Amino acid sequence: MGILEKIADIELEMARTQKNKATEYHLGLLKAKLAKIDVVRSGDARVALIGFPSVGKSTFLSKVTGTTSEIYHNGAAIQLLDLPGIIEGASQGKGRGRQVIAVAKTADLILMMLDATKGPRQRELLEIELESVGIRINRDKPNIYFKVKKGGVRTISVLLIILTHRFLQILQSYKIHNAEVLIRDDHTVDDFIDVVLGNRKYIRCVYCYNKIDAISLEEVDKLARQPYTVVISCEGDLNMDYIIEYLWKNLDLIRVYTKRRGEYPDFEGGLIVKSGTTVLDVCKGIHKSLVDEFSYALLWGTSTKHSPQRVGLSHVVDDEDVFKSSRSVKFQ
Ligand SMILES: Nc1nc2c(ncn2[C@@H]2O[C@H](COP(=O)(O)OP(=O)(O)OP(=O)(O)O)[C@@H](O)[C@H]2O)c(=O)[nH]1
Repeated sequence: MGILEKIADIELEMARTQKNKATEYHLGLLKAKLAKIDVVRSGDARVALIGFPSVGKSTFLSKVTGTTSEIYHNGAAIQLLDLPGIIEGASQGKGRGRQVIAVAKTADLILMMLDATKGPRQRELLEIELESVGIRINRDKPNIYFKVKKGGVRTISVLLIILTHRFLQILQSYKIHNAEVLIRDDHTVDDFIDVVLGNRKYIRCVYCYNKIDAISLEEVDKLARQPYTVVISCEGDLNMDYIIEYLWKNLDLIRVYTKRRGEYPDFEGGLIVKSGTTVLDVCKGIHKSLVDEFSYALLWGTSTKHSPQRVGLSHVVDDEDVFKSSRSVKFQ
């Protein structure tokens, strides 16, 4: 069942349910269900494709994916979630767009497809829509520690008093009188509100301008110089390999190969993990029992000083490292 059908089903059930005290709870559950329409996750990473109607999303999908909605690159399967064309004002509830955009919250990366022949307005509108469902694109998570506590408001801050005072006012406006706050970097009031409200998602967004065959070289050049931007033409087959490579780079994934004693590493299989992953996560990814019986791991690759090197669970692996774990022998 597609996303739109799922949403329509729940909305129909809500419309059929009478509103009264007895059905309040059921309606609440339906609303919550609507808010986080679930799409089955597959592959090693998920990319949400968003854009206005007719920008070329279907054409793009048919070019880069096969019968499944996955792109295969560097041994990884990347799930491409095609969200129905978003219309202006979606976050205000128009055309079920709000639920559609909220699905993008579950993605590891957002691919915003734009029509190169149209002006900058389409991009601004989509950014507003994403912002309104709590998605923060191409921004780091604020370096703020925040915890509601018993006792008085205790702020540990290295910022100017005047700024701290503003943050205190925000806490009061949310009726939070007891909290522990640690602001590590220079942050805006908006950043602080995001942290207080929680449930914000910080996601990388790649801007993809399609139909560059229909604009001048000067215009293409101008678009291509913007950050996190790739210019393509689905119909003219321009930059189609590059966009996939660019997505891979921005997903920040790495491959780790495994090796058995006395055998060559398995360069066909291997594990796809987020960069910054530790040996502990690699073990978990292979089999849970590996962690319980872990003694040490041998690593060959760029993350070690010499190859192989004995490493512990907290060691951070690099792309294309070869991994072999050693289990501890248990004596009864
Ligand atoms: N000139 C040009 N036209 C393109 C290109 N890619 C797609 N189109 C045209 O743009 C129109 C819309 O393409 P679709 O792929 O259907 O767009 P969509 O975003 O899936 O549209 P919805 O399903 O309405 O959301 C079609 O007429 C395509 O032929 C391109 O690279 N260059």
